[in-house]
Amino acid sequence: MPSKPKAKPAAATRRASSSFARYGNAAAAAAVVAAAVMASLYGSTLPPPPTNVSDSAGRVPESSEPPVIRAEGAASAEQASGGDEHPACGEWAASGECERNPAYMGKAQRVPVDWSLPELPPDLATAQRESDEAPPRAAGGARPRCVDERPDCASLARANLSACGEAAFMLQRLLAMARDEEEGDQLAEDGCTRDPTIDAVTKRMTRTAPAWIAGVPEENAEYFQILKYEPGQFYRTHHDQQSAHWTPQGVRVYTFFVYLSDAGGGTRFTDLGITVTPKLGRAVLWPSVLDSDLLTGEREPKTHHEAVTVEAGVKYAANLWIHLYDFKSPSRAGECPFLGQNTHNGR
Ligand SMILES: O=C(O)CCC(=O)C(=O)O
Ligand SMILES: [Fe+2]
Repeated sequence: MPSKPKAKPAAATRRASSSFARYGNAAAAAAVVAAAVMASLYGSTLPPPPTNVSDSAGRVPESSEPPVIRAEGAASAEQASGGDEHPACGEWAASGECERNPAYMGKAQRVPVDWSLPELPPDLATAQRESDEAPPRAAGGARPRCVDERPDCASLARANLSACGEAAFMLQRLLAMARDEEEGDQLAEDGCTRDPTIDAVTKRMTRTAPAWIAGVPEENAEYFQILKYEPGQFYRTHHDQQSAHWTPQGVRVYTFFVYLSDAGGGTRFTDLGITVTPKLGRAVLWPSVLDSDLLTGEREPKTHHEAVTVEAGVKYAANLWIHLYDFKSPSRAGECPFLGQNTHNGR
């Protein structure tokens, strides 16, 4: 009985003041951070080419298993991303992968992935330095252990650790709220009501990852959408940029995604061949729109993703979608028009 928690409509009634200027290169920086997070999560072993990337219609074979890449150490983002420059590309081609695995190999040739890391913009670099210098916030005095050589690894690890405490708190809250819910899959905000507890956690989480979303006003975030998947449930390939550029809240620039349990199927980035494994407190940030497309809403083509079918256990997670403009003011005004087109399985 496959299903996906349905996104509820969000509010929008008037155009809020633009915060466009505050983004600068934030989306590009977010791509960098997402790469760093992914690189810090995954290992140095070169994965085989993914065999189950979606086809051009976004379909993913039901039976195939996602390539879950895990190990200690760090893979370079380039290694994890595929692309023409992938070190194993020639080897794969020579061994017949182009015929066996045309979706991945063809895509890799058409859309070489550019994970070159530009310098962090000054505001992000400052936020990151401050985060590095701040005393660790969390969890039994434990210091985050950094297995990655990247200079920004410590702050990312700390953000992850801090998020862990928040995630546990959030899950507790979620379960309390779930008592009367039949489905139990959309428990945070529907864009028209506000829960002060969840809101407080949102604020803290926003501060928890200052280097990730520096310069983005908290008002630009939607409310956490809490997800619950039972065995057999999934959410097939889609893109999170579902908000028209002409709406008051503008496009969804980022997704901040936090796992609230260790169980369940991962989040698979179908164009990148990367699967993030759920772990309580683990968070991933990815951009849905590049800087150049903030005003058109064109989707960042590399961040299509899916929730892999949960085989056992119950998966809890939370989405926080962050817009180009103030989302909360129009939302509080009380109207809830649909955000935009539903791109489930859409490209
Ligand atoms: O559950 C997941 O891993 C991803 C969920 C997702 O992509 C979404 O709700 O938009
Ligand atoms: Fe999504």
